Amino acid sequence: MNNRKIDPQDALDYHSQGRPGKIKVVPTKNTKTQRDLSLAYSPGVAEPCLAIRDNPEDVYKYTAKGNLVAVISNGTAVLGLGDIGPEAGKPVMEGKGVLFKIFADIDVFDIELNANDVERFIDVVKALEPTFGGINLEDIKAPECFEIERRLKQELKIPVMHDDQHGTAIISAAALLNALELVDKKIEEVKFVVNGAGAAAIACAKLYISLGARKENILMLDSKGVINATRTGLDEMKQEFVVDTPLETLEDAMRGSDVFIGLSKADVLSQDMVRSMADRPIVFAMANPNPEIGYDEALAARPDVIMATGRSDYPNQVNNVLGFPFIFRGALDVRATQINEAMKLAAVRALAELTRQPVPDMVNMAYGEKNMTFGAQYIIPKPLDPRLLTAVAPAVAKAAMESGVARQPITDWEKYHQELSARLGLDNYTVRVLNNTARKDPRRVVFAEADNAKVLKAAQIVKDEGIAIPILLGNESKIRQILDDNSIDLKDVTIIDPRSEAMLETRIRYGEQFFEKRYRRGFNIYEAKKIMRERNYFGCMMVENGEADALISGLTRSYPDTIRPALEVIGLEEGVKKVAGMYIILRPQGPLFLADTTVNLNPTAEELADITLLTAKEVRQFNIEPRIAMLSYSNFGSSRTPEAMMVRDALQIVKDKDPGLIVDGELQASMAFNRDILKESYPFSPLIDGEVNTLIFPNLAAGNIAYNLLMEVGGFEVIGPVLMGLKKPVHILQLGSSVRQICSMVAMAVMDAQVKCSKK
Ligand SMILES: NC(=O)C1=CN([C@@H]2O[C@H](COP(=O)(O)OP(=O)(O)OC[C@H]3O[C@@H](n4cnc5c(N)ncnc54)[C@H](OP(=O)(O)O)[C@@H]3O)[C@@H](O)[C@H]2O)C=CC1
Ligand SMILES: CC(=O)C(=O)O
Ligand SMILES: [Mg+2]
Repeated sequence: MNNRKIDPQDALDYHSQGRPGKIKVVPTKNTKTQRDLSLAYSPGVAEPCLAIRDNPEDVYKYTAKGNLVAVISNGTAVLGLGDIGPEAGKPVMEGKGVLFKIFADIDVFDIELNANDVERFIDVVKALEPTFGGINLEDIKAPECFEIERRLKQELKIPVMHDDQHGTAIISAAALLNALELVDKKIEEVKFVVNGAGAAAIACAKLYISLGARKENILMLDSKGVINATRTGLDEMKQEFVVDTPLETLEDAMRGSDVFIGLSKADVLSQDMVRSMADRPIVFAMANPNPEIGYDEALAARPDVIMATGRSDYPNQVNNVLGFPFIFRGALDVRATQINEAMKLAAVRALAELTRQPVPDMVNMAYGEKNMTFGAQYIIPKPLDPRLLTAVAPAVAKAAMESGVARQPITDWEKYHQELSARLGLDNYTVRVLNNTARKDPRRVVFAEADNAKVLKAAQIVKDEGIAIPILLGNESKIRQILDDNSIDLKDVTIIDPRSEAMLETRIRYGEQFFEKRYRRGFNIYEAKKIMRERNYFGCMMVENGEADALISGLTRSYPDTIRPALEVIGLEEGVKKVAGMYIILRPQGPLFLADTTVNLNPTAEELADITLLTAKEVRQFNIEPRIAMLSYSNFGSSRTPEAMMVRDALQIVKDKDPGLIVDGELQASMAFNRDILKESYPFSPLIDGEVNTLIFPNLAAGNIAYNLLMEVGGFEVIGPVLMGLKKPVHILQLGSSVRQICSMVAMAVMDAQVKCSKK
């Protein structure tokens, strides 16, 4: 399991670096020409204005309203941090905006209000109704949140949901139903302790009651203890949960209880209290960012516990992120006037049911798991599961229609499913798959340029994230100085200086081995030993000897200088005649693999075929079926020039060697991405049945120019160059790569090592 620590400075840097904050506004229409601007603004803009005046419903047709949600807070109950005020709450609200976008393609304006007074808050939000398709109330403290939500639901015609109440209630209810099934207990019979009597706790308790829990079986506690009949001055909501009991403290309440629901604050539940629970207890410690009791502590106290927290770094994350994006997606898509009980219960059922379905490989990979299946460690789907959108949103939309609150019913459900799938942003998914695959079996990676602050920062991150075990090459005192100067915490890392006296014997051993490999290729024994002072040669020898699993280099050196030692020391994979380089372009609709971008100037047909097959193998490592376009300036024989014919010949060789591969060519890049035209003009092509995800270029100039343009002009994030065809993993960075790019390359190297190197 990963327990990744977050360095507070990293969190601050993440938010402050580049454009401050986490979100920006992006136009969705062309704005290039004067005409575009005349349409976007005056005079053209008057037309939609008049259309909406005549038919107010057209606001959904001509503006962003229908896909725009306001995340609104006054900062009075931010996570479990308390009343820290609207400005301090803004990073959380921006964060919610990010989650709405990446999980459900919903646009968000986060709005932080200086309004602690209930009436003022309600007035402001009511005045915002024309702008938004929905209102997500967030981190507003109890009891004010109840009145605010009640009134806004009553007075607005767009869906309003206080996420801390209902989002949390929905997700925890789904997890609870699943956990109860696993421990074979009935919701009607179990004894609950609900710690917290605020927004989230009250809503959870109410939803559990609507699912069958008995009110008299729920002991609720606030900061003053059990809400029993002796308590005075309770607000209306707490009064509903008064139980006639002599019990007063959490310790009293926990004894013999079946279910603990924590929506209060960190570290208030002790191991002894967990020990005092009934058989096979259920503990949902959901306070954020730190739970009422840690996951490991609870399990240590009671190995039979089913445990969940609100955190992403442990199994069973019960967090409202599993709900709000998908619930609002369904509500917006049928233009629901509210989010009612039927819609909430539909979301509960959809989530509970999804947990029992087989987990797709991509989700297992994204979490570094082999095979998650319904059980004590998997009682609720994972937030990165792309099926959440297609499971929860339609269930909510259907319930809205059936309960009569949908103003625009869906008629074609299959089409709706397709639209939902197309909305998913998969760009970060590739990075997650990469990191989590690496994390499953982290390997020793040699950093040949460890006297560089960026490299050291990357080494720290991959170490902390459990992606790799770094080995640093270079002068130790120089490296320690850079670590100190940059406050990089890499204390327990191995540092090796190939030039040091201590490494003399190793240098001699490596030198002799190298001489054996190269003695008829320009090296005498003296040169072979001397060259081992070079970090790239020394590092490659470590990998060759199994004393490390992969090498990363090239940030500060030219490509040929870095690739040469790898070729001379490690050499080519069996059956491969030449190495090649691949870039991965991270697009919202999924990764695009490009080759050869770095090595082969003008490949022959045989060489291009080899590049294609190497690339296909690499793409499959991502669990992605390659769909390959072999590019040229000609379409299927429309030009008979030698360059175009070379690609055709290469295609034939590829097909002979791997008949099952989905590949076609030669074709132009635009044709590869226009399936309708391809279908119309070349219906024979196997590429008409799905999106192309891999591009093979006819020569280095084309490949290299293409990836650079995509990166610089297209603005895409890229990973690469991934060196393909070496016997063991050596990966060469681009000059000046960012820390993020270095980390991705390290993960790539580890993934490569998992395939190519047996574990030592
Ligand atoms: N995992 C998830 O998805 C979610 C988690 N949460 C977490 O739940 C917690 C509460 O959030 P929310 O309901 O919005 O906040 P509220 O401010 O509305 O409620 C907080 C409640 O916790 C009670 N409380 C404080 N200290 C203790 C204590 N020592 N013992 C028992 N109760 C205590 C308060 O008591 P009193 O009434 O006496 O002040 C209050 O009832 C936060 O940590 C938040 O991060 C919230 C939403 C979603
Ligand atoms: C998750 C969330 O909304 C909270 O902790 O407040
Ligand atoms: Mg919240």
